[in-house]
Amino acid sequence: MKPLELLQELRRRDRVFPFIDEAPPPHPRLDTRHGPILYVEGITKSFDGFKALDDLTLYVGDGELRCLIGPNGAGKTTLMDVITGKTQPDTGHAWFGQRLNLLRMNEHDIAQAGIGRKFQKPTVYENLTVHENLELAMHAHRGLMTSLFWRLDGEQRDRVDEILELIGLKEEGHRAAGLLSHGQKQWLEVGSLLMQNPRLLLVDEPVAGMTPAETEATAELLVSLAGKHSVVVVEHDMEFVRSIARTVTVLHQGSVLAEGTMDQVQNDPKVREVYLGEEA
Ligand SMILES: Nc1ncnc2c1ncn2[C@@H]1O[C@H](COP(=O)(O)OP(=O)(O)OP(=O)(O)O)[C@@H](O)[C@H]1O
Repeated sequence: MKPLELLQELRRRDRVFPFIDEAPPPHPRLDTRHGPILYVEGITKSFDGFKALDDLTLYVGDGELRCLIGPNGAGKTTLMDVITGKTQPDTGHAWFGQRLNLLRMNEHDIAQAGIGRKFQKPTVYENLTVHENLELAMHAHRGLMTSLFWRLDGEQRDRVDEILELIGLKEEGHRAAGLLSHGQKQWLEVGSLLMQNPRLLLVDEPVAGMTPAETEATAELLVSLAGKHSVVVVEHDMEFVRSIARTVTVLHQGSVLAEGTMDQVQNDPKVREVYLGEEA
């Protein structure tokens, strides 16, 4: 690195964690001693010259429930794609804890390391029961047929029951997943992710298409996951975000526009201008 570049690099004020430039140790394990579970620094991703992410820096604390909002095209999905290894950025760093360099891992390894992603559209096995869906998720790495004939031990049965209770589907365990309501399918999918015990859950628009009662139950579920898991929720429904959010990050044109409590970001003139077209 040339002396000028080195000086510029050292002067970056958004660079808080110096270990980010270090090579990973030979046997990386998730390490959150410094607090954050997710470090995203200076990420840029262009598509045909258009910057979907533009020098984006974001940290998520271990056990935190973070909401990510922003107008259409702000870069939310692209950010999730980078974190989960679906998209390789042009520049920047992305670390899971302080030892796992996400940009050197593929999608499968990232999932194995403990990052689970829930897409907007629920993808459950409609012809299997709720219980079987969760069993399958527990043995996902074994393949469909092996998983279906795999006998659960007592501890694993307890785990399925625990998740059924958590996602509010205890009474539905023996129903075909295809018969569940839209909201219940979403919870089942969250439950399937939880069977793999992820440390970080990325959840895309969880309440789209839900009834008010389902939305409320989803808020309770996500809030109850925080602490044990870290959760990043991408959502357009502001009322829902307000009901669950501790810290909200607002993305705009591929960068962080504002971060703080819901009140802080809603009263931020920059945010108001972007959302409401108001003069700052
Ligand atoms: N594969 C791609 N090729 C070209 N452009 C892309 C690609 N993926 C994303 N973009 C563009 O990057 C920008 C950011 O898109 P992204 O989907 O990340 O935004 P978003 O915040 O998730 O939006 P929404 O809330 O509508 O889902 C958009 O202008 C989009 O058109």
